[in-house]
Amino acid sequence: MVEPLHPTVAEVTARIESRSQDLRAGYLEQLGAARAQGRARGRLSCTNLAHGFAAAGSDQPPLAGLQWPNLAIVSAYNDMLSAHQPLGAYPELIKAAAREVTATAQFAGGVPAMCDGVTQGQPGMELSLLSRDVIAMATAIALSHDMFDGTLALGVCDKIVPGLVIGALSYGHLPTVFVPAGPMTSGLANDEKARIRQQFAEGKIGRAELLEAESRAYHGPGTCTFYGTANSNQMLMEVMGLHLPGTAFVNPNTPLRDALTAEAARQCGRLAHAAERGIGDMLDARAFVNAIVGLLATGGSTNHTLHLVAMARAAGLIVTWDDFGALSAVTPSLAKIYPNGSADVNHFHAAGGMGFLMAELLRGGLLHPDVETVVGSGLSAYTREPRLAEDGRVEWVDAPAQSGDTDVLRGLDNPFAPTGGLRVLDGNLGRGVIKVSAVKPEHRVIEAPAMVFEDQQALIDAFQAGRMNHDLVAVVRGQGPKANGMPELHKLTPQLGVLQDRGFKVALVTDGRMSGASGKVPAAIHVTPEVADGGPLGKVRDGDVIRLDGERGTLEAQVSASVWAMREVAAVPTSPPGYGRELFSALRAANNGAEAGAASLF
Ligand SMILES: O=C(O)[C@H](O)[C@@H](O)[C@H](O)[C@H](O)COP(=O)(O)O
Ligand code: SF4
Repeated sequence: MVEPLHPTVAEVTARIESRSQDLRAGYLEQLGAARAQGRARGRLSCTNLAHGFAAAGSDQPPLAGLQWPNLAIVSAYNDMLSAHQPLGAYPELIKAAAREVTATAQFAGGVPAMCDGVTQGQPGMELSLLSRDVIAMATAIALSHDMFDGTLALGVCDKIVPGLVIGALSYGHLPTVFVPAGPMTSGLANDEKARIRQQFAEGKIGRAELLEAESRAYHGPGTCTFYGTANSNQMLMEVMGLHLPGTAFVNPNTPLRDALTAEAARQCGRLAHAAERGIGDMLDARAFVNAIVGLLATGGSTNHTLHLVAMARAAGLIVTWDDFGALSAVTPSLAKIYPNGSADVNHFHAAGGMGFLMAELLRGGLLHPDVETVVGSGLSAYTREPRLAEDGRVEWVDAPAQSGDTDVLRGLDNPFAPTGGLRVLDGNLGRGVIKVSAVKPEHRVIEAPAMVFEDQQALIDAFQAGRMNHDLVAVVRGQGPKANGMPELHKLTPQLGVLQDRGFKVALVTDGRMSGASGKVPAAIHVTPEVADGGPLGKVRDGDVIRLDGERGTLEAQVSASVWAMREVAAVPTSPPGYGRELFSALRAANNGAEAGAASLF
């Protein structure tokens, strides 16, 4: 029996629609005007058009005419991200498949893709969040040739899918289908990887053993198998109807994966022929509420308290952290994937994956069922999963009605927790977020003296000097978007995890970010206003008692109001030149802050 739409889901949707009314109306007007201009190529001069198909070979005749729609391939391929390396082979597969539905496809442009695993703890991480907006701009540049009637977006990882969505929404009248590569096969278990890292942090093993373990964890093409931001993106693309159903977690370089890529191209061609609606029409308030529910039900990455807000803004919608908080209170936790548990996304997929999850959320009235998707109206198609048919194409079958492993994936009748494990924090240190789904209950409320650090290395040095063997709240500040680009501080997880395992009460408070793969240590992150904007985190001094209450959602420095009022906000060093950081000073200066999506575009 399917429950009626949950009242909180309806209420949050209504308040997003209400506060966004004028912005959304203006955005839809822009889409209507673009659509009214007809087939893109028809607006070009003969000279423009000839330039556009000069190198198109046998596709020149259909491109010279206007009967066949032309699809833009916007790709984040590179060899650096294991998740994107398989994308290199996709364009030729896509072009051939498009022709089967009398459409052409051209590689319209590449977008940059940073690997947060390579840059974690390194200076390059200071470009990572800012790269999301650069990816959005690069997507618009690719589409600006005005040769296209549909978009195929090839990308998976952290900032790439959000950037591609934001960029595609600037051409929101075009149908857009996302095409992933899928997760690498399972290697060293994620919790074993984390245990070995803590041994290295304590000096119990050397670099050779650590590298050997890491190489067994990250061993081949495909997305890393923990449930971080990249795999949260994959889940979101299904819930938002931007993927073909069940495509998220099919491994790369398999016949089914290639069949799905070809079918995505054909489906985009069909949508371009119909020219009825684009990604901007599809991604309405309901789609974003569904996305937040999917994130909460699966314990997804905290980075989406930034990215989903920025993505929604690109569609003319204003989403707030309080919307996340309200939905978290009514969304049960149905999946336990590392760092929320020990399983990885391959286990999740095998246990029933997205098809089972969507069926449960729809049955509970937790998703708007009647949204538009790239395979038509309604989400019921997403309760099915792809199989390779006899003819080598894709067929869809019902997902299992029961979870294949209730340690990884559960139904509404026995959730891991009654709520979604994301809390909004408020108090005299500002506002922030905390993901408690990966934090044991006994560690969710921490009251301890502050140790203040201006950068990650200072904390690592203090740990190695043995100065942290006590209860503490590590305040790592000056890590906001305007200061140094808001890096992830995930590199601190092993040290803080060792202190927690030694029995100390430990928490992290920062205006920076953590990785979607961060977990067991309670972390109040995205604290806003950031210190570089005069945020109160800049008033904290060593020894101040700080209380982080992840259950009640409070973040307080227990300092008298009179002393607090007298304190100056500490100055924070800004990003030094080098690593290209100096090229991003305008983006940092224009950043609109964590709660508004930490974007420099709007
Ligand atoms: O938000 C995320 O999911 C992270 O940015 C992730 O993409 C990053 O790669 C982590 O650093 C991987 O985890 P390890 O660094 O622990 O391998
Ligand atoms: S999941 Fe993270 S570490 Fe893995 S390829 Fe993507 S960005 Fe790199």
